[in-house]
Amino acid sequence: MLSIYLKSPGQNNTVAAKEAARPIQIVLANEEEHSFELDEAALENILLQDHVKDLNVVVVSVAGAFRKGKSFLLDFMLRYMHNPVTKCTGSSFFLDEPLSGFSWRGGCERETTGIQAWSEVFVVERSDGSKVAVLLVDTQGAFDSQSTIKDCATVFALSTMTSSVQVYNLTQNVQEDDLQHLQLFTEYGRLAMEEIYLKPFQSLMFLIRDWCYPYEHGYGLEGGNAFLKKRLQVKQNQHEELQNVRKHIHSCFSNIGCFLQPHPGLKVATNPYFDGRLRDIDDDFKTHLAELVPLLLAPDRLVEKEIGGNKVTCRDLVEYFKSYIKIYQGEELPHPKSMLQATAEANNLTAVAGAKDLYGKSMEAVCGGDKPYIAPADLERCHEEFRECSVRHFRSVKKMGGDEFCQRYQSQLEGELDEVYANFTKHNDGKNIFYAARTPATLFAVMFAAYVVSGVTGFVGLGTLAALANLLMGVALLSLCAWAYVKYSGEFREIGAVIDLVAENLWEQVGPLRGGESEGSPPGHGWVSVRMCPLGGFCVCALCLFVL
Ligand SMILES: Nc1nc2c(ncn2[C@@H]2O[C@H](COP(=O)(O)OP(=O)(O)OP(=O)(O)O)[C@@H](O)[C@H]2O)c(=O)[nH]1
Ligand SMILES: [Mg+2]
Repeated sequence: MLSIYLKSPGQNNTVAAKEAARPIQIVLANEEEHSFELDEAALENILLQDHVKDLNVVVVSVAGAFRKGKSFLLDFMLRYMHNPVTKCTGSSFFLDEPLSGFSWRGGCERETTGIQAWSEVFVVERSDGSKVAVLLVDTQGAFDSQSTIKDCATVFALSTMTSSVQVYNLTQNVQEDDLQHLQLFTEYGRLAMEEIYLKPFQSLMFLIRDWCYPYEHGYGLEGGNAFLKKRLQVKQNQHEELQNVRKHIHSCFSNIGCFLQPHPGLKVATNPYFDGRLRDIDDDFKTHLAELVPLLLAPDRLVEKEIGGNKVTCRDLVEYFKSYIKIYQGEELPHPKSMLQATAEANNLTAVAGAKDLYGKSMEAVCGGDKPYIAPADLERCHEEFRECSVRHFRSVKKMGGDEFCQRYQSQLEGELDEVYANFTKHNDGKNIFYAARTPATLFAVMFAAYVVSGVTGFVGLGTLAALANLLMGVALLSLCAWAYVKYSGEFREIGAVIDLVAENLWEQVGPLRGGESEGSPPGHGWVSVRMCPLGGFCVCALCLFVL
């Protein structure tokens, strides 16, 4: 538990209230499920304190790759907030004592997880007399060995959406992949915002640690801005991919800056016993740190959080946090993937689409809309042949992702081809006039059978059975009329479908009696026997008409 003095920059009277301030976990990371959860109570405890809840909020957050000194930097920000000075030199900002606050440490394993906020919200009075509340936020480092790209994107997006100044912490240089990740993460953030704003986010500060090229661009803001301007320049002859990244970054933030920070010295970077004492830190680093921190936190430089052009109070921020986290917990957002995985998926999906197209075109040539009816057995043979061709085509296309990954897409292709084949079969069956006549023929047959039964049972004196048979004949006749009306008018198609279904079932039930159809044979096969004997079919129809 830390004990610090509450005092805000810009406040003349010293607030002597001594309180235990500490980092509070506001977004918890669930490592097993790779999900995040908001600790609403903790967030409310921080932001709904009476003295800050109605003040406009300034949120300064630091995000970037893991183990790059984010928490360490935030602790200097805390020192500044506790010891307001216009000139840092000689102030308690440079207390030579162990650095404390957000938990930081040496070593190669990650430290911060989820999102943490400092429990104390600083009230700062600016030169125009207005007061704002300042919240400092630390984030889980990206690209550690336990986080997926989605986890990294979620933390970065959430912190960017909720902060007014996002410090993008990088080391040594701005590489193209740093920009690509920034593009991916901010796009993930933009997706989650309900309304589309022209510039969804506010200030972005590229902070380049361990800058080694001061002879090209000097340390500090001026050198940083000149460097960044060059790096983010959109040039005419640039590849579209490079242009898009730069345009995207410009389009996302209202204000972009860059600060070049010198290396802190070997003790900071490599000594396991370094505890943050200033005497172990290089002078250059300290000088520029004293320049950087007031750039972000000096009372008149504070940037109030705005969403859609409206200033946000601490109370509002709680609500925004709640609604943003809900979106990331839901399933409606696409999942950001690693570059290889996304490319491999795109490769495979394109190959599936190409192979499916090849199959579709080949089948169209055989049984398309303008082609006559083809015997089901022949159609099946064509399907087998084209399916094999299509799968061969899929396999021949060069794809990323490895055999096992591609096998999944091959199975998907095979499943989809079978579905397409089922549609072609139905379409083909529809062209068979005998198949179309199946329902009326079945109904006629039912009527005929009912007529015979009613005649015989009436003759032997079984009146009730005869009446039942007559009833059945009536129902079949009504169904036939209804079916004919549905087919003619195209109305009440559901009723038509039910009649077709009943007739189809009946047809299947008496299949063995008709002697042509075995279980599992494609629809229409049973009709083969009747088609083979058109005279028989004609006789049945004539008989039925006679009965009618
Ligand atoms: N080279 C270098 N090391 C630094 C700098 N600032 C801090 N460090 C060291 O970097 C190490 C990690 O510091 P942290 O602040 O815990 O890093 P972090 O980015 O918060 O790490 P995670 O919480 O794991 O994401 C510590 O040993 C610091 O002494 C810097 O500017 N350059
Ligand atoms: Mg950290």
